[in-house]
Amino acid sequence: MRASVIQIAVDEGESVESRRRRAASLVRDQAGADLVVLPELWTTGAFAYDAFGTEAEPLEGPTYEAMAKAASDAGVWLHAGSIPERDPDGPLYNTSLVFSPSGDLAAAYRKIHRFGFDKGEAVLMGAGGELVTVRLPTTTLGLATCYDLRFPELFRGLVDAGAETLVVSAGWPERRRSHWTLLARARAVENQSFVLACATAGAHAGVPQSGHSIVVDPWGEVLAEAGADEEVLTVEFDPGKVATTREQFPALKDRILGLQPPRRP
Ligand SMILES: NC(=O)CCC(=O)C(=O)O
Repeated sequence: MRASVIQIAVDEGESVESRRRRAASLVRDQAGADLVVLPELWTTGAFAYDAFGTEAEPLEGPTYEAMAKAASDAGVWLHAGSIPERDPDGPLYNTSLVFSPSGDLAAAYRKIHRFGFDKGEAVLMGAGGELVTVRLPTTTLGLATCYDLRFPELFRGLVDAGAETLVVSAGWPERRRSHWTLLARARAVENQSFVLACATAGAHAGVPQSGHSIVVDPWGEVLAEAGADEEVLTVEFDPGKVATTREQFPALKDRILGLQPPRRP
């Protein structure tokens, strides 16, 4: 399986429309890949909170249209990263879109864990409530977005639902880059799954972005890691390695569910 992880730069100097055109062109350039991945909120920037409201789109808005066409032009499965979605009957959501090679929407995932504690995304957007997996011909994707990476129970839920390749679309800050790579490897090892983690480059809203998109195999080995700048990371991997790892080192079978909290004396 060949995957292309597009670590696009999200800088304030470029308009949303220009970045949308550029992203579509980068996706088209990946014809021949099986799966292409874009990062979180790459139209606005994950930390450009002021732009969430002004740039929010309906699910089937301009980014959806551009990405559906790019997926079918390239003939690839496309995880198009996430958009600020305006739900006509509700709040904004941070919603990831996955398209099939014919350009049909295969899945939409509304980010469950919103970042910012008592400000930013955490107050501007609603929380998704459903885990999402997507069946591809050779693997099943489990979807997660950025801050979700810190919550191992979400990934365990995806594995229980059949995920073998965990895709994390992110806009992660440079300041916490060491957490990003560490957590991506941890999620791969503990879930005996591939992790494809796609971050943004550039800087917006005064927040330099981490870059360092990373692809990790089910044994925790780093198959590829980007630098800090815009880059397309291309990697070939054998999805069958998930089954062999889980057979040869069957730690997932030793889970003990329903552990009780300690009894108070
Ligand atoms: N966009 C995000 O979810 C940022 C997450 C982050 O900065 C962190 O977990 O650290």
